[in-house]
Amino acid sequence: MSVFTAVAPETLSRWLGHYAIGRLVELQGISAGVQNSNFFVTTTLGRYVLTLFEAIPRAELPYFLHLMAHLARHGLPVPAPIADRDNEYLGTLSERPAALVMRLSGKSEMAPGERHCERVGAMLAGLHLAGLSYGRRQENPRGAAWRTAAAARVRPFLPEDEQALLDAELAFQAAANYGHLPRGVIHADLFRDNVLWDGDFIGGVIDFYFAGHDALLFDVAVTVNDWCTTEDGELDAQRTAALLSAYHAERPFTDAERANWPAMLRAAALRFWLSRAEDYHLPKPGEMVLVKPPAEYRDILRLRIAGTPPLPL
Ligand SMILES: Nc1ncnc2c1ncn2[C@@H]1O[C@H](COP(=O)(O)OP(=O)(O)O)[C@@H](O)[C@H]1O
Ligand SMILES: N[C@@H](CCOP(=O)(O)O)C(=O)O
Repeated sequence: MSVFTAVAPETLSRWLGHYAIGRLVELQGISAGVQNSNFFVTTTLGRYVLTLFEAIPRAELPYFLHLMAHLARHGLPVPAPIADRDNEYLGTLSERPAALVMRLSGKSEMAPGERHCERVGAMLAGLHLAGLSYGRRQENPRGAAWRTAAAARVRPFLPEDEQALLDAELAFQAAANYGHLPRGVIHADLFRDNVLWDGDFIGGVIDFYFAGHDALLFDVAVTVNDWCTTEDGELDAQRTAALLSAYHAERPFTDAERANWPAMLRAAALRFWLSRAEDYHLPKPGEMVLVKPPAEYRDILRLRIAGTPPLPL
């Protein structure tokens, strides 16, 4: 359940007085999600999502909110944040930083086919292209430096064979040359549960709170590792080809990206093995995070090390 902080309807009604979106009709906690408290809010003027930020430092939040506004302005189905009467996106509610965004339509598809993967590939490329003109900059919070630091934190909790896997992968990633890859704004967590489908169309891309500046190919690898992986952790050839071809049609891959693809799939797998292992072994006191199984991404990493098809283009 992802309502870590309760909000009383009377408190919200008063808070909505800072906005121009009418009066509260309904407030409903949202059970999905792992890191923030989320609520569906219906007012006399529309449907919104209220997020109370439980962990991200307040100073980092404007980057995410302005990014969502930027992408929405570029025509992508990203929830536009709602400005209050002082023209601010970020407020305070129940002693937490809080923001309202537009509620988008659709629901997640947890068993995607080729068609879904094709649309997601095209959407990701559109997001990367629109992100090029975003003026703010914040590094990927789960980038290379974070991965090294997180590995040191979780290593003591791992059995010997996993420590060996981790050490070898860190050495491999440290030797990789990602210097010439195109960089820009990445979503960095474009998993199946962060895309809402409205029939065959993407009605919404949500959860930008891991976004940042990094190699665009890292984002592609994160997305492929989730959308195109079968239950046994292998890449499904058709879904992978569908996603990558659709992406490539909008933003063609460079030679450097082609050369680094297998290594980047490993970096992306490592990132989620580490974050899940850290949430599992080192839960932060007072922070309620729903833990997803670390073993899933440990095994995906092992499989990507064993072999990866090249970019099929
Ligand atoms: N703008 C939105 N429009 C519609 N539904 C949303 C929106 N934002 C979040 N949701 C719903 O809330 C759930 C949790 O949101 P998410 O951003 O994944 O939470 P968390 O940040 O805690 O991981 C999503 O699975 C989705 O059902
Ligand atoms: N996608 C990550 C966890 C982040 O969860 P989200 O609900 O915020 O997308 C994982 O699978 O480990």
